[in-house]
Order: sequence, then C-alpha cells, then structure tokens
Amino acid sequence: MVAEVHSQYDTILILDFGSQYSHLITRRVREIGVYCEMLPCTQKIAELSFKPTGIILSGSPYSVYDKDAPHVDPAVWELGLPILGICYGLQEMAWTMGGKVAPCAHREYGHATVHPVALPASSPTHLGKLLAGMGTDLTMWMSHGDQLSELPKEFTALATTATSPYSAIGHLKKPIYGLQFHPEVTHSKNGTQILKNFVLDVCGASANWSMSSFIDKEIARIREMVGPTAQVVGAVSGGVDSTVAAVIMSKAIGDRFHAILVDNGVMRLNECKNVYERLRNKLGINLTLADASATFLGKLAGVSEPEKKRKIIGNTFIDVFEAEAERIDKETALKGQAKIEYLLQGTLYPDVIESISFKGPSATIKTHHNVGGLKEDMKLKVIEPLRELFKDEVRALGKLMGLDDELVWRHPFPGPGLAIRILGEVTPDKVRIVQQADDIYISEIRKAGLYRQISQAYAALLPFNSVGVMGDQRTYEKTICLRAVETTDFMTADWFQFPYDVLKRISNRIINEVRGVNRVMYDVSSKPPATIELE
Ligand SMILES: Nc1ncnc2c1ncn2[C@@H]1O[C@H](COP(=O)(O)OP(=O)(O)OP(=O)(O)O)[C@@H](O)[C@H]1O
Ligand SMILES: O=c1[nH]c(=O)c2[nH+]cn([C@@H]3O[C@H](COP(=O)(O)O)[C@@H](O)[C@H]3O)c2[nH]1
Ligand SMILES: NC(=O)CC[C@H](N)C(=O)O
Ligand SMILES: [Mg+2]
Repeated sequence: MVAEVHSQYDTILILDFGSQYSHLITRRVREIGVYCEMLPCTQKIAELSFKPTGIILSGSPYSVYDKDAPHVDPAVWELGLPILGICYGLQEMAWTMGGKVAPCAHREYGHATVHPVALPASSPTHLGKLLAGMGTDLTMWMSHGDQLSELPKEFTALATTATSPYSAIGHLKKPIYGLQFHPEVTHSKNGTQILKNFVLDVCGASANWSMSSFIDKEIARIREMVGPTAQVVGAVSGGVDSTVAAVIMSKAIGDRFHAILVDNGVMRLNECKNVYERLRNKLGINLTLADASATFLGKLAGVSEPEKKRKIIGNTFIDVFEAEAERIDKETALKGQAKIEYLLQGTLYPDVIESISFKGPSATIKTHHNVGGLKEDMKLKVIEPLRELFKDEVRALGKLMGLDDELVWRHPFPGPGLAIRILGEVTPDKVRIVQQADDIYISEIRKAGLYRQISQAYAALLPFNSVGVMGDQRTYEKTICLRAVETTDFMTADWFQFPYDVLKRISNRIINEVRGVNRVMYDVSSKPPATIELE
C-alpha cells in the first residue's frame, strides 16, 4: 500500500462554490501548517477518498435562493465534523437549516467593522472558540449583496456589524459556524487568527505540514510506489518546477530516473548548455539533452499564426519525447534492466485546482503547451510529486534541497519558448536576434538588482521594420519589444516601472550590439487586457 498524503497529515477539506478567493483559503490553512485540499462543492461525500478533519465552505458568485445555485451534498451536515461557512458558505448553511437569506438593503463591499458578541458565561464552550482572542472591533473585508435575515433554529449570533445582526453565527450544540466576511483575504486584519482558531482549536488538526517533512515523506512514497526495479522518465526544462521534481526523483531512485531536456531550437541564449551543466554536473541528475532544434525549426518554417505555432511545438515535443523514451527503454532492456513504467510530471496545485474548480465554461485565450500529453498506447503511469504544492512552496522546497538562488528564483519560461516571442514567422536569424537581445536585457536587469522584484521579463521581436539612422546611413531594421511584469499568480499582472536609466542602458546596448535591430520599445500594458506573452 502506498502511504498516501492523507494518512500522514490531518486534512481540512475546502468545498469550493466558485468564489475568486477560494484558493486563498487553501493558502492560509497551509500557512498555518495544516494540510488541506479544495474540491468542488458538488463532491459526493460517499465518494471522498479520505476522512477530513474539518470542512470549510467557500464564498460564491451565486445567491443560495437562485434556481441554479450550487448546494453541498446534504451528507456533509451528518458527518459530525466541524464546519466553517464563509460568506456564501454561511448563507448555504443557514438557508439549508431553515434560516432566511435575501438581498439586503445595505450591501457590504470592502472594509467593515465587525463586533464579536459578548457570550453569556453559561454558553456552550465551543461557541467561544472561533473568535477567541480577537478583541471587540475587528477590521474585516466583505463582499456580499445577500444577508441572513433570520437565524435557523439552534443557531446564535457570534458577531454583528452596523448593518447586519448576523456577521458571524454558531450552532448551539455542534461545532458549526458561519462568517459573513472573508477572513482569508489579506485586507481582513487578523483574519488568519480566526482560521487558526477553527483549524487548530475547533478541528484539533495537527500543524505538521512543512516542506522538510514533505521531502522525506515524498521520497519514501516514491520509492514505495516505483518499487525496486522500475524506471521513470520525465521531461525537464530547467524551470523551477520540473527541476525540483527531478531532484526529488533522483534522490528517491537515482539513475533509474531518466530526465530529458529537449532543445527545441527556440530556447534562450546558451540555455540548453547551462541547464545541462547545472542539472547533470551540479545536481547529479541523469539527464539527456535531445537536440531536436532542426526538426522544430523545420516544422515552424513559414508558419506565422500563433495557435498553429503553439500546436506544432506541442505535438513535436511529444514526438521527440516519445522517441527518447523508447530509445532509453531499449538501452536499459539491453542492460537487463526493467522497463520504464512511470512518467514524471511537474504539475502544481494551481493546475489541479484549475481543472477541478467549480466554474462555468470559460473561453480559451491561448493553448498552453507542455510536454506530457503522451499517446494512450505508451501506458505510462504518471508521478506528480508537486501536485499538492503552490509555486512558492516549490521554491521553498528547492531552497531546502540546496538548489542555488538563481534556479529557485528563475522567471518562468513557456514551453513554446522564443517562438511565441517572435511575432509572425520564426527563422534562425530571428531566433538569434531575440536570444541576443533577451540576454542583454536580463543581464542588465540582474546588474541593476531588479531580477527578484520582477516576476517575469523577456525581449520579443516585433514583425515589422522601421527606418533609423546609424553612422550617417539610413537603416530599415527590426524592433525589439521589452516586457517586464509584476504578478503573484500570473493570472493578472501589471507592467514593471523601470528606473529610466536602466531602460536607457538596455536600449543602448541592444541597438549597438544586436545586428539587425534599430529600435527598442517597452510594453506598458497590464494583464488584462493584454496577456503576459505576446502570442
Ligand atoms: N525544453 C524542454 N525540454 C523538456 N521539457 C520541457 C521543456 N519545456 C517544457 N518542458 C516540460 O513542460 C513542463 C511545463 O513547463 P513550464 O514552463 O510550465 O514549467 P517549468 O519549466 O518546469 O517551470 P517554470 O514554470 O518555472 O518555467 C515542464 O515542467 C517540463 O516537464
Ligand atoms: O509552459 C507554458 N506553456 C505555454 O504554452 C505558455 N504560454 C504562456 N505561458 C506562461 O504562462 C504565464 C501567463 O502567460 P499569458 O498571460 O501569456 O497567458 C506566463 O508566465 C507565460 O510565460 C506558458 N507556459
Ligand atoms: N462572496 C460571497 O460569497 C457572496 C455570496 C452571495 N453571492 C452574496 O452576494 O451575498
Ligand atoms: Mg518553463
């Protein structure tokens, strides 16, 4: 039996009704040191693969009384577990148990002062636990247009605001509570204390979720799962996610793990060489560099439509990766070793949340391409050591495992590489121009000490020429577009406000040093409406 994460950590279950803050609840609970998972609110309790220690119900864009509003499996209320409803979660709990929820005259958005109710000494002790130690005037953040106007039977008010008598409520007999405000957002002062009170005191969960315990347990789990002979293959880009996953894998099974770095011809200047050097020689990862640059560039020739370029790269990645896996399989079979049975993937928790969140249909903005979507007949089982972690947890893990800062704090680099930063057709000469410009840009950013402040920066090549004058001669050459953004989750982003002298130095160097460029522009668009990449 594989030791599952749930047998090692108490798990708080977060049921997501589609609020934009649902993942923040997950973040806060993890920060408290308690493991938690988010599942859609439609999760059937009977089909749950683990027994939670407590349950949190998130907010939602719906109103509970809407005809198509989502509701939890009624079995949730019968589990006898502590439950905390936040915003819609409170409304769902109260509405289900016979209370009244309706649109309110005084909608509350943004800051509000919440007053905990002084409970009589005779109150059941569990009622006082949620807001214990919080003081009398709490600064909390609200976002609701509906309000509880009548308490369900057996509930009592735990806090009020100037316009609402039921800002927090509790069940008189069971550890069931509701909050009309959002303790999970950073604008709610000491909101984390309330979550802590719930998770640690009410649920009694142990706070043993930490990155160092995670490494040991994950290595043991992988060894047990893979067994003594099977081999594992994985695509590794040198990005922080796949590198951390590869280091864990190497520590677990050594050279039975075969990492493959694909040179797709649209990597940054010297990137493959540097990544190979670092991963193979410094980190001791059994890494093969598959040079498929000619194949990729050949297939990209003459193609300028962004989605077509992305699809070609995604499909070619899979072909190259499969051919490599087959080659390794044959070689290791010759040496009498067992077959490749597993595929390593660097999936993170946001990817998992993305695929399970409770939400309506959303439009495809662009097709993201990674390696991994292998053909059915490969029949490899997937190992995802990071699927429970957020990006900053992966960075902390990388640091704990001794990866250098440069690797841990590397800006993300997309699978399709420079191909989506060369607008229009990709040619070897355009790749050279972007590589050189990007290298100057990033090294000047580092020199100015700004690399860590910026979340992602890159140079792109615009698809037109313009007139310039260099050495008294007319030029008609290419334009480099510089982009730098600040963001925490890459879903929204703002452009970075460079000191002018840094921009000036960068522009000067690019025009002087990169043949074929006579103009440099800086992109001052936020996301939305723009995206981070240009294609
Ligand atoms: N050139 C490449 N060679 C091999 N695998 C690659 C390459 N580019 C991307 N991949 C695979 O695609 C996955 C997703 O890429 P993605 O850029 O999202 O993550 P990453 O490179 O690991 O980290 P980061 O987001 O920090 O760049 C990688 O984890 C890796 O498995
Ligand atoms: O692995 C990847 N494969 C892709 O196809 C891809 N497209 C965009 N990105 C990265 O995703 C983040 C958001 O980018 P956008 O605002 O352009 O969608 C940014 O960090 C982008 O670099 C990709 N990563
Ligand atoms: N943030 C929320 O959960 C809002 C719940 C509900 N839609 C309201 O407006 O009251
Ligand atoms: Mg990457």
